[in-house]
Amino acid sequence: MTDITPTEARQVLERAECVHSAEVVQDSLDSMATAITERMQDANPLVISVMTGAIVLAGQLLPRLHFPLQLDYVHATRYRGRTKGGELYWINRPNFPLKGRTVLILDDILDEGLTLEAIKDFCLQEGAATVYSAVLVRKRHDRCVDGVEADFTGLQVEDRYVFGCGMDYHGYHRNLPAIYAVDE
Ligand SMILES: O=P(O)(O)OC[C@H]1O[C@H](OP(=O)(O)OP(=O)(O)O)[C@H](O)[C@@H]1O
Ligand SMILES: Nc1nc2[nH]cnc2c(=O)[nH]1
Repeated sequence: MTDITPTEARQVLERAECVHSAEVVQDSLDSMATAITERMQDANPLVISVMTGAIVLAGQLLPRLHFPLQLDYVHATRYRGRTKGGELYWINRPNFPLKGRTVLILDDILDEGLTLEAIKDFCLQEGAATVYSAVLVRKRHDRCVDGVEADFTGLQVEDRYVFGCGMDYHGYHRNLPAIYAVDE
């Protein structure tokens, strides 16, 4: 990860454009929770949060789901604090057995799709019966891996590097309640 200082992080935020306000994010979480509940309330899902970025989505979405589920996490990264993605690097695989389970993968953003594709493939190889995915943000462009799409999407963003709501800029700004696009 390329280090930047807190002062530089502040400057990036000051120049950035807010693309979705905190209120819009909260409304999108309500809509996602309604859609997920309709589809999954009787599925006894194992929810798998993709660390680190999904931590805010998981923390805000799960209390909106009022049905039995279990929670696990994977830690996998292909950006590693940079703004361009590389190979997927696994730090932690799920702890629960996946055989026969209905899985719901949670992630902050679906961009080129390689992360979601790899984690979904892993779950299926481990014997998951069905794998759904929910992302807070879907980036609009034509570089996404063919056939990769989230089952539940909160918001769309243009093809710009975004941060906030779990998404980082050089490790900073995951804690922001709104979504910002870097001014480049
Ligand atoms: O669709 P893709 O192009 O594969 O990108 C999406 C992934 O990129 C981010 O993770 P990152 O590797 O930055 O790790 P992080 O969760 O620690 O931020 C994000 O959390 C997704 O998991
Ligand atoms: N923070 C952040 N992580 C990403 N991973 C893939 N695309 C993005 C992005 O636009 N922002």
